[in-house]
Amino acid sequence: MIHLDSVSWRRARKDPAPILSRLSFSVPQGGFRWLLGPSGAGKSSLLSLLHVETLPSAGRMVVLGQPVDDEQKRGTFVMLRRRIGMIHQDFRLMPGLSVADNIALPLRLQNRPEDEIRDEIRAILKWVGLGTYHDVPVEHLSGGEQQRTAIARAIIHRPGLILADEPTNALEESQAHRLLDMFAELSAMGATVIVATHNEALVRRLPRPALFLDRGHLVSEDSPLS
Ligand SMILES: Nc1ncnc2c1ncn2[C@@H]1O[C@H](COP(=O)(O)OP(=O)(O)OP(=O)(O)O)[C@@H](O)[C@H]1O
Repeated sequence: MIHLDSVSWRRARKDPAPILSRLSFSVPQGGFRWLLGPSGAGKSSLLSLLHVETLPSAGRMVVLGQPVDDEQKRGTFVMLRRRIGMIHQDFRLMPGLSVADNIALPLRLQNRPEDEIRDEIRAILKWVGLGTYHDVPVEHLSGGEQQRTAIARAIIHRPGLILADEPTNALEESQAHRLLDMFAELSAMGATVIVATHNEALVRRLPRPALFLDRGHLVSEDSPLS
């Protein structure tokens, strides 16, 4: 569950205007929301806030049932982030590590047994079409392959919240559709999913409620494409 009550966020305390202004909305556990809006509207900033990379400057925010404010211990946020799968626009893979070792990171943070990790990795690599890329260093991958590695890493530990920032922009159409079907399935299985995109065709393919941002304000909670 996600709940924001009049949340604002400034990049720096002295900034004259907030990047996100007085956002109020809720998403129930298992809910799916598109996150739409023009370039610079604040979509990536909102996803970073929901990923608890930064704290609200004002207002009240609850992520996966956990209040996120400066009264909580830092360790609380580290644990909370481990329950979130984030797909960044720039992938943020760990250079110097193989595809498999990148994808294994969330499971190793959970101290899962290595034989279990091996099986999970094999299954997900096959699913994202990277079955033969197990040992390939991530810096040798194409953009689409890097994006699929980032997607696999974000979902392998079955997080309660999945945040995706333009997760299909490096993918071919058929792969993008497959990814979308998987997000719908994960949400039906109980994960909350929020996907920022400019891809209107994708939104039409999966009609779900949308959060529409404009210049840091939430201007609509309905799908403008439905
Ligand atoms: N590193 C930064 N330093 C200063 N301002 C930034 C930085 N990153 C983003 N901004 C500003 O924050 C605002 C929101 O940007 P954000 O990236 O969240 O928008 P967005 O909706 O995700 O855009 P896009 O669709 O182009 O990815 C914009 O005005 C942008 O110029």
